[in-house]
Amino acid sequence: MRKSYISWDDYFMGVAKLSALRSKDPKTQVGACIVNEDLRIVGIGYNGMPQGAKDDEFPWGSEGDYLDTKYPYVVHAEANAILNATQSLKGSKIYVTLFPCNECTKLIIQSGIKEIVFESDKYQHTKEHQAALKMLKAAHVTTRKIEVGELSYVNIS
Ligand SMILES: Nc1nc(=O)n([C@H]2C[C@H](O)[C@@H](COP(=O)(O)O)O2)cc1CO
Ligand SMILES: [Zn+2]
Repeated sequence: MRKSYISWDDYFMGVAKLSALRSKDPKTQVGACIVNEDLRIVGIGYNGMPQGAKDDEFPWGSEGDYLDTKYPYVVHAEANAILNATQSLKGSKIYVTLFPCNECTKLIIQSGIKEIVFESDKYQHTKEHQAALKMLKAAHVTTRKIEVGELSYVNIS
C-alpha cells in the first residue's frame, strides 16, 4: 500500500487553497471548503464579486473612498461556500485559508457548522476577530489551526 497519501486535513485544506487561486483579489485570496460528517465535500467558495459585477465596474483596490474599494461589494469565501452548499450544513466543518470575519462567523454559526479549521489568522489583532471569537465561544463552535504549506503540485504564477 502506498504510504505517502495525504491526510484528510491536508486534502480539504488543499481544496480550499486551490479554490483561493480563483480569486481576483490582488491582495488577499481566500478559499473555503465545507465537509459534512461523512467527510464529503458539500460546499466550496472563494472571495469574489457578486454575480453580474463586471470587473471594469467594480474596484479591487483597498484604498480611497469606501465606495471605490472592494470592501462594500466582495463576497467572502466562507459566504460563497455556504451559499453554494448542496445540503444542510448541520454538524459540518469548514476549512478556510484565513480565519473568518465576524460577518461570516454569523453565517457559519447559523448554518450549523461546528468546527472551523484555518491556516492563517493574519487579522487576529482586529476588533472583528474579537467579535468572531466571542460569538464562536457562545455557539460552541471549535476552531483549529493547521499548516498545510504550498500546493506544490499546482503551477502557480
Ligand atoms: N475570512 C475572510 N474571507 C474572505 O473572503 N476575505 C476576503 C475579503 C477581501 O476580498 C479579502 C481581504 O482583503 P484585505 O482586507 O486583505 O485587503 O479577503 C477576508 C477574510 C478575512 O476575515
Ligand atoms: Zn467574512
